[in-house]
Amino acid sequence: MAAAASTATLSVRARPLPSTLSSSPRAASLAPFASRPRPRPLRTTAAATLREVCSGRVPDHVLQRAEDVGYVSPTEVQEQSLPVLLSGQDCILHAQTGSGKTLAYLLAVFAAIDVGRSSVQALVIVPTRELGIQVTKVARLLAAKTCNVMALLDGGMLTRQKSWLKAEPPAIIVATVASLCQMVEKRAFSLGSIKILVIDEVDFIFGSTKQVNSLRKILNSYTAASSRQTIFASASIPQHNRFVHDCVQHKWTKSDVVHVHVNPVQPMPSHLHHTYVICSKKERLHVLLSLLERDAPKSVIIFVAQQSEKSKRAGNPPSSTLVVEFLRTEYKGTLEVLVLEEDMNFNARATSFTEVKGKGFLLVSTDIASRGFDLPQTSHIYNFDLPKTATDYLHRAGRTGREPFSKSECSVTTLITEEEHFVLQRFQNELKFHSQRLPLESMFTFNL
Ligand SMILES: Nc1ncnc2c1ncn2[C@@H]1O[C@H](COP(=O)(O)OP(=O)(O)OP(=O)(O)O)[C@@H](O)[C@H]1O
Repeated sequence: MAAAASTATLSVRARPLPSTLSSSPRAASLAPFASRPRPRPLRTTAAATLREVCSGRVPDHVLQRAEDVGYVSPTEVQEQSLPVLLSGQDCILHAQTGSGKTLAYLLAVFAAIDVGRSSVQALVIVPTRELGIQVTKVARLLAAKTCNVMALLDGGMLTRQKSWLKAEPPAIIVATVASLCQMVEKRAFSLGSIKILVIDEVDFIFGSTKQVNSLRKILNSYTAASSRQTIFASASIPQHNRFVHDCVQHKWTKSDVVHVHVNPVQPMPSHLHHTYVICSKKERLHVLLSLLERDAPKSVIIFVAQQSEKSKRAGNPPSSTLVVEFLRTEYKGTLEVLVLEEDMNFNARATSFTEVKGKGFLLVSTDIASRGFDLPQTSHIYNFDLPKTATDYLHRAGRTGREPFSKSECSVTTLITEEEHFVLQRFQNELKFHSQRLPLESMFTFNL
């Protein structure tokens, strides 16, 4: 069963660094941050409403829209971060998956912009096209046509968007790093008028060798920390004290950046139930099928590994193809089998992403779906291939249990070989969750 919901909250504020502070990791970990632990439950309904927490700083029509779509009570991360975000301070928003970070930073965006001005004032950077589509949708929903929200995403119609940008600059742009830099370098627009910059899944973007140089340009050359509010968001910020230090040192943020770290002692949401099955590689497809029959899920994401170059060269099919082909012939349930992976072209990706909305699905995906994907109907996650790192496990697991005030338990099941068991145990220790073993025999008994 799920671990007990014992939680604690820690808000950490970065003070200006003494000039003598060395940039070594050790020195960074000694940076003088004041910390204030405050235990509180994660998912109870807050006493104050979202409107009260926003106390006159967010335009009324935006709050009205938020209420109309059901955002009435703030989640814990919203309750804790909005006073900081709406005061205009720079912020590192660090809280569990599915805790409502998107609404928190978008409310800050609407508080910062002036819809009467015709210039690009807010920029939200996301790691993938799919997450960009999602964030754009929420931003447009809150804007309710009072201002333009443009999505500049990989695979988009950049030529057409270039002329739109010139003719009528949108107040808010949601962009992937590559598409944004392409536009800025083509001088389609400048980022000089940016008042607020949000980088979602910040650890992922900084961790990507392809994106990090462009990201640095966005942070330091195209715009300056002193003239904008900067918000970094993620459920996982490894070595976060070091990161806060780097933000100040490299001028990615101002020196009084606030690290809002919700629930630091328990990175994994407590309402997720984790199980695992030890089986051989050959048995995995049948075990997966048995689990699907046994669990009768509402909607599912099955995570597979991205195919390595070596395996491609050897002419092997990727895990995604194996799983999809097997399920399309053997699975007799009602969920639709869909696939999403990096190697698909953008049109095929868009089709899968659209089809996944609104009906029961069995989505077979690489880690492309593990960051920020918000499909609240997902009741079960299966790791067909073990994730590479504990952080990857955390983000995959976080694709379920995404209804902030729901008490229903959602499950994450990992299929591993005997040799992989210690890796899963390492993830458990690092992320502080318990995983229950399901006996292999029970799978096959069920199938008889
Ligand atoms: N105040 C609220 N009331 C009700 N539902 C909310 C509220 N805030 C957010 N949600 C819903 O909670 C879900 C998760 O929110 P969101 O996608 O912002 O999580 P997140 O913290 O960004 O997670 P991740 O780190 O996985 O990206 C969404 O379906 C969103 O609509």
